[in-house]
Amino acid sequence: MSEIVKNPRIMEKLQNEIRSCIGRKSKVHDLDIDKMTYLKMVMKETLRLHSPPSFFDHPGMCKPLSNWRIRRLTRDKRRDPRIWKERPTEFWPEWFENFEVDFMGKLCEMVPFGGGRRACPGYNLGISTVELMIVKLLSLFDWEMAGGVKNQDLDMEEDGLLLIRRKTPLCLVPIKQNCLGEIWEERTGEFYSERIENFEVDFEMLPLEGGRRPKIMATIDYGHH
Ligand code: HEM
Repeated sequence: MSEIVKNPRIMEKLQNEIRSCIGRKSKVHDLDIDKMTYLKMVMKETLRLHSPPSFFDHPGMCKPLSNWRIRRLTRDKRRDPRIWKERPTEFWPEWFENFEVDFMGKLCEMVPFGGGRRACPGYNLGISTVELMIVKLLSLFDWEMAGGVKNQDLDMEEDGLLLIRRKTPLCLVPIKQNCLGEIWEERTGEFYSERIENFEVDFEMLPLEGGRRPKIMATIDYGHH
């Protein structure tokens, strides 16, 4: 979400893709997400630039190196200008349009889930969870920085050594799309409780972390509804 909000061009392109793949359905299906090619590129670019340092437990490969050295190696390659020739430190999902590299990059171009015997077993679950979350967040709302901070000024500093997280919370304001007719389809200005029967929508958008304030603050203007 940080990279997407920081780059309005990417947010718009991704939202267009997500919204056209979902159409008017209220539920997102796996098959819809499979069609979202730009989302897949955004996922790869996110994990290229922001993922935990991984290391290989691969016989022969790591013997001469300490874990720390190997972590540094896999991390550095993700931003290596010899591989990512232009824009190695910029968030640029279009990289993956013509560059067939996957999460388990054979040449270690990027290995956000590690590799070898100790590679992450939660790889597929991790990716599909994040994909679904992004699709949900971007399909119905536009997002703006809270407190009038300009998108390009968003602080991207990271914290943590093994688990990467933002140093400061990401505070965003969801903007209801100007398309009530598309969401509520009929009787948009009318009090019509039955519409909720077939439309899974709830007040709570995001789980709170142990009762503390959420990382993404969702203040939703329900307007007439
Ligand atoms: C996008 C999400 C995720 C990322 C980026 C990620 C990344 C990683 C990395 C880099 C490693 C270390 C691999 C190595 O030592 O070379 C790892 C290990 C591991 N991950 Fe994940 N992971 C993710 C999601 C998950 C999920 C959803 C689960 C469980 C449901 C999971 C379970 C594990 C376990 C159990 C290990 C230790 C494997 C071992 O040491 O044998 N991960 N993960």
